[in-house]
Amino acid sequence: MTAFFDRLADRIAEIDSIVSVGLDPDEERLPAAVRDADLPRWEFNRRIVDATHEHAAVFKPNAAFYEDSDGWRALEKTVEYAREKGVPVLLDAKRADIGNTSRQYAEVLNSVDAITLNPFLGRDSLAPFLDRETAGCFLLCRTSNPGGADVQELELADGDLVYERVADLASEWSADGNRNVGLVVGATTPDELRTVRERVPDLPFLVPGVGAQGGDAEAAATYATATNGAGLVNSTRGIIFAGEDSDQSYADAAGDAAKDLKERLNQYR
Ligand SMILES: O=C(O)c1cc(=O)[nH]c(=O)n1[C@@H]1O[C@H](COP(=O)(O)O)[C@@H](O)[C@H]1O
Repeated sequence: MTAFFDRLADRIAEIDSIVSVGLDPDEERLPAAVRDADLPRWEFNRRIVDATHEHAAVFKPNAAFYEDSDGWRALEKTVEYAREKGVPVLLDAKRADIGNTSRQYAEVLNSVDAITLNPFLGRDSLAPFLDRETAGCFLLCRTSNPGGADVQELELADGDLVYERVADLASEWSADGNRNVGLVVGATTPDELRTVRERVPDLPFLVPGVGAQGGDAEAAATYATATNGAGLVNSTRGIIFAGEDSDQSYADAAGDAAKDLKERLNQYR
């Protein structure tokens, strides 16, 4: 199989979209139309995938929304269905642990195309993922949440900030290995996003934070893409729950929201 970032660059070129459609089916927000289904989260996702797949460079389910027995079944069906539609799946799991545990975690890459990882435990904790030549590995670098600066913007002895060092290390690990490492950099901090892009032009970014978190879509689209043509801007609630308080069906609203975001981002890239 071809390397993930090559496949991603091809898909982005083919559908002219860098949109990552997040699949976080919060049970409290599921519409009445799916609540009586055997697996409501799967039923919801199936219709969202049908409505948005032509605009989705990837689907990004966040594992947090599936961590119970019905959830695991719903996730498995969702992943299979998305891939049947030809859309790669980026599992947002923010994994990494000591060696034998990480080796176990990395087995999930037999079922999905790419994953998000937490670099806090260092290179050996990431190795079981990075060693997979055909997988995409996005390391948290500068996250979109309000406390993202607490640790990530601490200053190191040489004046660099922690998130800048993470970007440098990721670049090194990618170049020394399978060139399969990207970074997660939020759209809520556009200056930092630009800083990281200038620092590591070769690493694809996953940029979350547009839509519900109010991040900067122009900066996201401007800086997401690496020299190899791969890069993603994610929106989750802004797409999958676009139909709340609207006259449209939730699937139609999601389809329109994904298309609108695609077109908006395309103005800037
Ligand atoms: O790794 C991520 O995807 C991620 C990193 C980050 O810094 N901020 C962030 O929001 N995310 C994820 O991206 C999604 C954002 O969802 P919305 O805010 O609804 O678009 C959630 O699944 C978050 O967990």
